[in-house]
Order: sequence, then C-alpha cells, then structure tokens
Amino acid sequence: MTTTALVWLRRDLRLFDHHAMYEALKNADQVILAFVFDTTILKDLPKQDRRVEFIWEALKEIKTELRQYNTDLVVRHGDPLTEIPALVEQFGITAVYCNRDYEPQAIERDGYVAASLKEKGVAFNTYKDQVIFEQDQILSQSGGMYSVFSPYKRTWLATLREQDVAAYPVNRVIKQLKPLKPQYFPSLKELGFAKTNLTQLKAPLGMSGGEKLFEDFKRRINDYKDARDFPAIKGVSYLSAHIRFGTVSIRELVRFAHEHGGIGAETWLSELIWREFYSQILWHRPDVVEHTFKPELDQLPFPNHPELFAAWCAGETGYPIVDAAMRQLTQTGYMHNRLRMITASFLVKDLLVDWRWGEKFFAEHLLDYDLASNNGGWQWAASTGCDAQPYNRIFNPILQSEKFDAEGQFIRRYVPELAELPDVAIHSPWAFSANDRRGALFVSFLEQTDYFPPIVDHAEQRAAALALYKNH
Ligand SMILES: Cc1cc2nc3c(=O)[nH]c(=O)nc-3n(C[C@H](O)[C@H](O)[C@H](O)COP(=O)(O)OP(=O)(O)OC[C@H]3O[C@@H](n4cnc5c(N)ncnc54)[C@H](O)[C@@H]3O)c2cc1C
Repeated sequence: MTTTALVWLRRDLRLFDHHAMYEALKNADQVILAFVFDTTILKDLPKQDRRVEFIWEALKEIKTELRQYNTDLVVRHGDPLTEIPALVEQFGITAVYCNRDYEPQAIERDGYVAASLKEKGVAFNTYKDQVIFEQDQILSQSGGMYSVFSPYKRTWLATLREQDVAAYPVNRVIKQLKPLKPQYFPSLKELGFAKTNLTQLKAPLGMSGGEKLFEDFKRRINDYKDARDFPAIKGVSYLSAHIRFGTVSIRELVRFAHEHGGIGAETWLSELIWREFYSQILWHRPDVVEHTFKPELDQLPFPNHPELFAAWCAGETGYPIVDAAMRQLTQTGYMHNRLRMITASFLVKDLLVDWRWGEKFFAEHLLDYDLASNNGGWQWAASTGCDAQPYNRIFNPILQSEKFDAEGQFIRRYVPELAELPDVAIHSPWAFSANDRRGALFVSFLEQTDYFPPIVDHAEQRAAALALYKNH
C-alpha cells in the first residue's frame, strides 16, 4: 500500500531544515504539505494584522518554491479540528506529521486532532523543532525545573551536542513530495483581512527574508554585546518574527553562534537561551498565562487608571523615550528590547497598571509576539516572574533615555514634534524653568508643539510603587 503523509505547517514556515517534513519525507512514499488559516485564532484579530500578512507572504514564497517540484501547498481556511481530518479523507492520508507547539491552547488543539485521527487509524506524529531543548530536557540536579536563568544556561550549554543543532536535510528527500496541480490560495481579503503597512516597512519576509537578515547580522555579530542596547543603532538581529514563525531554523542560528564564538556571538546565544528558558517555564508552569510566577504577588492592588493606560498605549505620556517606543510598536509591530524593558517598567511601576494589561497590548501589536517570551518579559519587568528584576529596582525613564539614546536619535525618529530640540532637552523637555534664557526657549518651543507634559511624576510614582509592593 502506498503511504501518503500530510505535513501540517504551523510556526515552521520553511522548506529547509524542518524536522517534521524530513521525517515525513523519509518515512512515507509521498508527502503533501498543508497550512490551515485557523479561524478560531483569526476571529479575534483586528482586520489589519501584520502577523496574518507575514504568514500569508511566507506561504506565498513556499508555494512559489514548490512549483519547481511540480507540487503545491494545500491551504485551508477554517478550524483545524475539522480541516485536518477533512484533508486526511480527501487525500487518503496515512499519517499526519507536525512540529510541536508548546502553548497551552495549541497543546489542547493538537490533543483533539490526534484523538480524532486515532479513531480513523491515522497516526499523529509530532517532533521537536522550534527549540533546541524542550519540556523536561533541561532539569536541575534535583530533577525540577530551573527558575533561575544562569544555572539553566550553564546546564543548557553543557548538554549541547553537535547532533542537537544538526540540520534535517529536507533537500535530500524533497523529491518525495506528491505532485499536485496548483492549489487554491485565499487572498488576504478572502480571509477577512486588509493589507497593513508591512510591505511599505520593507521588512524582509519569508524564508528569503529571514536568510537575508541573518546574513546581514552575521557581519555584525561581533559587535552585538556593545551595540545591542541602543535602539537608534543597528545592533540587534531583527530576526524575532522569523524565529517566531519558523522562516529561519533555530538550529542554524544556534549552530552559527556556537561555532563562531567570541563575546558578541556568546551574548547573542545567551538571548536565544533566554527564549528557551521562558519556553520551559511556560511548559512547566502554564498557570503563568493568567497568574504571576510568584503566587504571593498575584493580587497586587494596582490602581489601574484607564486614562493612564490609554496614554501609554497612544505614546502620549510626556516621557519622550516611552512615547517613541510605543509609537515604534504601533507603527511597525516591532519594539527594541531595551525599550520593551523601559516601557514595561514604566507601565507597571510609574503608571501602576497591572502588567497583564501591558502584556495583552504587546500581544496584540508585536509581529514577533510569542506567549512564553512576552509573558516572561512582562513578569520580569513587573518583578512577579522567575529570576525577575527585584521590585525595588525601578527604571528611571529619563536616565535610561540619556544613557541609551544619548543624542535623542531614536526619539526624534518617532516623536518628530521634538526633533528640533537640542540633545540636552530631548529626554525631559519640560524640566527646564522659563526663568532662564535657555529654559524660556524650550518652554516657548514646547508651547508651539502638540507634545504633552508628563502625565505622572517619576519620583512620586516610584515611591508609590515601592509602597504598593512592600505593603502587599
Ligand atoms: C516586556 C517584554 C516583552 C517581550 N515580548 C517578546 C515577544 O512577544 N516575542 C519575542 O520574541 N520576544 C519578546 N521579548 C524579548 C525581546 O525583547 C525580543 O526577542 C527582541 O527584542 C527581538 O529583537 P531581535 O530579534 O532583534 O533580538 P536579538 O537581540 O537579535 O535576539 C535574538 C533572539 O533572541 C531571542 N530573545 C532575545 N531577547 C530575549 C528575551 N529577553 N527573552 C526571550 N527571548 C529573547 C529572540 O528570539 C530574538 O529574536 C520581550 C521582552 C520584554 C522585556
């Protein structure tokens, strides 16, 4: 009997070094690749969503590549719980292959799909692909999960072997793909979405875009440690959305960083390990999705003023670095890591708004949104997470701005109202008195712009935050 496997693509939108695809091609006589635009996820998204477009563009590229093998990607729009069994029927599939997804909802979905396939006698085979080490693979000596990063990282590095980062050579077996005539590909409009500014932003998309960004970063990786904290400088890799959607292979990135060595590559590898650290936290403690990692801080009595939250979302707090960062997020779907830390700290410890509100806002706007990393980052900033910032370490947004955007280059890009201010005034333009000549100039400049006075006083709010945490 001819065996036909279905590879269900999810957050692994590439045709190379792909674990599930490789296993399917190796084991089945013929293989079909499929993607389902999941209506249970899409229904809650705004009608313009960069992520949907990012996925759509990545699939378009996959389809174009598949034409050279005389086949195509099968795309469906619906609930995977019905679409996957329907594809199994339609193509006479004997086994479904996919890479594991560790988010609680995805685990539940896969459980249902696996059970319904089992009733039909069809196997549901899952593989590790989006991380180097998953689930229980990195445990402490006592056999428990790590909740502190440094020892986790040490064990992670000590465990790493060449085979953990070896590529799955899909290209050697790709000819096993079942020939298919061109398949229907829904337009964004048919999916219920409108185009965003993603292509205007010139963000490199799909597998080729991921490769282009990685090649560019390889040339800069030696400088990563020194450059990575300055949002106006091209110091980071900008690969996060590609890592999120699997248009790059995590094995290739880790292999390169590990073999390249040097302080830049080591620091970057550490960041990739942070990602795995948060992934295993979510795996062991799925309750962090709703609750604090430290249970005693779950009910902190944040005042949660809606108007302060609205000003933060809109980039209208009167703190230029915070406003520039929030505008970067809503205008591009990206925010630099230093700025994620500053804005998260500002929301929780200056505006005294529950971190879960900010987490949700980021989840709605980040192109690279990843449940584990976003939750981990927010709980770190709010001091409620594992290995988090101690509650009494509160970022001063003005000092952060002076240190990491000293010449105000980044602020000027996203808060053009302030572009004409000199460096000395750009970080806290309101801090000058109209009584001296220079101060009077700044004050009269601000009076002519639409820029806002600060909505809170940092020193006062800092004291209030300390009291809120301490007295709880
Ligand atoms: C409040 C907050 C929310 C965050 N939300 C997300 C999110 O939803 N998705 C996401 O991918 N990252 C998130 N991060 C982590 C980090 O800010 C981004 O990964 C990084 O800014 C992406 O840019 P880059 O690819 O140029 O990073 P680089 O500096 O080039 O790092 C390379 C890769 O390492 C990983 N990485 C880097 N820093 C971290 C980190 N602190 N935690 C986990 N992984 C990391 C990412 O996959 C990143 O792409 C968040 C951080 C904070 C403080």
